[in-house]
Amino acid sequence: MDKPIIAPSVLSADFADMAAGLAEINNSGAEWVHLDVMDAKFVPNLTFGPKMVADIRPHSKLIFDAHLMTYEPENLAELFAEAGADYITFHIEATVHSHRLIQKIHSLGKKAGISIVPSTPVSYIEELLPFADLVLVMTVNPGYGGQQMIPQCLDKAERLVKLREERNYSYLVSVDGGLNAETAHLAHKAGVDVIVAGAAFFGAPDKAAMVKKLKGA
Ligand SMILES: O=C(CO)[C@H](O)[C@H](O)COP(=O)(O)O
Repeated sequence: MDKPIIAPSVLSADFADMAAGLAEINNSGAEWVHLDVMDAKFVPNLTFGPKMVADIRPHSKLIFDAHLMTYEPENLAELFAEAGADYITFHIEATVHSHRLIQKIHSLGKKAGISIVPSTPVSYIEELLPFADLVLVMTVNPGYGGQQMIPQCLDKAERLVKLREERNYSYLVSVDGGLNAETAHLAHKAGVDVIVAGAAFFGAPDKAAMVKKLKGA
């Protein structure tokens, strides 16, 4: 199996110097940038909007995944598409017409990701799986970086990997929350494609070495 893609989460970057944080990601061997968009309603925290994404977009060639931890993500998809996100990932718990939203994201020329919080079962998104480009399994309750992983959530990631093989689907499986040098092996065992890491990445003195550890290299 290929090594997982690493997606450092900017939530743990210094918001006063996002360009420097992005440069650290660019130079680390990571392939994606994870952009944590929070609305202080769906999650108890508030971060940034599409302008921040548009402003940093020219400073990186990496894949941008905009993780919308917001209610009514259908009202934001176009803005983040215009800002330069490659994946627009929304929470199934935050919208009703999720199939329509996936169609909208695709019509904007972007990849569509579906995310589930720890209490949401895989069965809740089963009908959407044929249409998804990414499934982001939260391994903490969203809202803050630096939390401890809920390891039981990895079972859902493993199930999604198996479902993809059995049914010939094409989505990537990503895990987000509490991933670090000590817990990454659980994600490897589950067979995930993408590992999101915020506190572990930005807390590491040697970012490239941390990326290697997260990949299991
Ligand atoms: O979505 C998030 C929080 O809601 C973050 O991406 C996630 O928690 C990553 O942070 P860390 O690696 O520090 O746990």
